[in-house]
Amino acid sequence: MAAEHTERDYARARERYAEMGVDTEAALAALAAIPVSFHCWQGDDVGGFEDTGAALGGGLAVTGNYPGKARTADELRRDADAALAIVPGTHRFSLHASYLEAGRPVERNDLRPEHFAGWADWACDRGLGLDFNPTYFAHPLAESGFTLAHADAGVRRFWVEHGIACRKVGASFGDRIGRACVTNFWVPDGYKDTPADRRTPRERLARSLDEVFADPIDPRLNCDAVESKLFGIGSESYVVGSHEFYLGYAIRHGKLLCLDAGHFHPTEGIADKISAVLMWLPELLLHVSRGLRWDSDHVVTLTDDLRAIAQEVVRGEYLGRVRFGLDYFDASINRVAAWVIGARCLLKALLAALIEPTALLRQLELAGDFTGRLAVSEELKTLPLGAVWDHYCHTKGVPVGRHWLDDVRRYEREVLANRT
Ligand SMILES: C[C@H](O)[C@H](O)[C@@H](O)C(=O)CO
Ligand SMILES: [Mn+2]
Repeated sequence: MAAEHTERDYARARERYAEMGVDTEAALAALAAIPVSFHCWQGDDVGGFEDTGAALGGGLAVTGNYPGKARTADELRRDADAALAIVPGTHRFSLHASYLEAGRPVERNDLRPEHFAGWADWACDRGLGLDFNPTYFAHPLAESGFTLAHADAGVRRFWVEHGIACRKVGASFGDRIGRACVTNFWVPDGYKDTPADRRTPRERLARSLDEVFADPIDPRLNCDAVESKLFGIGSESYVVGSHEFYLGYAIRHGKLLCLDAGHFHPTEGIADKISAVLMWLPELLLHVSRGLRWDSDHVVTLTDDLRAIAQEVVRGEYLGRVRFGLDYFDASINRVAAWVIGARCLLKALLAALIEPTALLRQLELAGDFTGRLAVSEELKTLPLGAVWDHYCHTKGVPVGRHWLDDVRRYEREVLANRT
């Protein structure tokens, strides 16, 4: 769309929102300050660069075989650059421990910051924040489906050492970049069928986590998060690190809780949990994902669920206490486009929440006018959000509307197509 049309449409939209007391300029300034953490694993189907040949495991599954997958860290960084260039704002990048660049095999309990120096240089050059994730899958010592809650003390010790090493890598990112890294702990541990003992593995997991977190780290460098899950492939009956387990652990030990939108019962959203959990915890990490019938990790789209998450964060004035990370992996479509679609949808959902006349809705609610609350909520859905979003993209120098796809198609022709 021609720039003058974008700006003409925005001028009209701005007036319509102003009539309801909404300052779209203030909303856009707030949106520009929200970083989204792009997940490295969308770029290569959670493959990583250890080259051990180990199966993904951990109950994770990536389907599809779209050509052009990144095969090296350089390729992955280039792909991420291509995606970040067409998403407005300044963002973060979330690395898994298996994305190291060591040039030789390094055991997971022996990881050190220098193995991630290429990533830190890249992030520094671009002003990106970095987040980190220990990798508790795709490894011979995770094949049983148990890691930090394993019954064998030696296996548990190995994974504890992995966690300790990862927190140090996280802290090195925070130090180098000047913004704290969030190191998020997710372990797959669980049983396919009904366990005889649900208690002991949970006690082992708690003990292992205590050992991982025993050394305090300056929160200006690294903050730890713990991520729950209801079930996975092969852990349908029991996951040791359930929601209740980690909610309690996070509250008692001052950790961030990570709520993954795909980690609950299929009809259970995470939006309602945000204000409840933030009663007791200072901060939350959200893994923005889209489960379809199960934790299928579909690319995030502008669903009611996503809009509800953004509304809850904005309405509750939690923007300073909630971090957003993308978490999905789709190998059936262009992987760069998958990043862009999810990130742009999340930002659109946040913008929709930021330009909502919340005061008006609250007034109706307080007056007991639930008819009015419902009627106005529905009318708001067709206000010109798109015109405000297009203006935002235009002012941030990224393509407006569907034209970002032209850039991705060009990148596919010029770069991805050559990866045979
Ligand atoms: C690859 C990640 O660690 C993973 O997606 C995790 O965050 C998760 O959600 C596992 O289901
Ligand atoms: Mn997740």
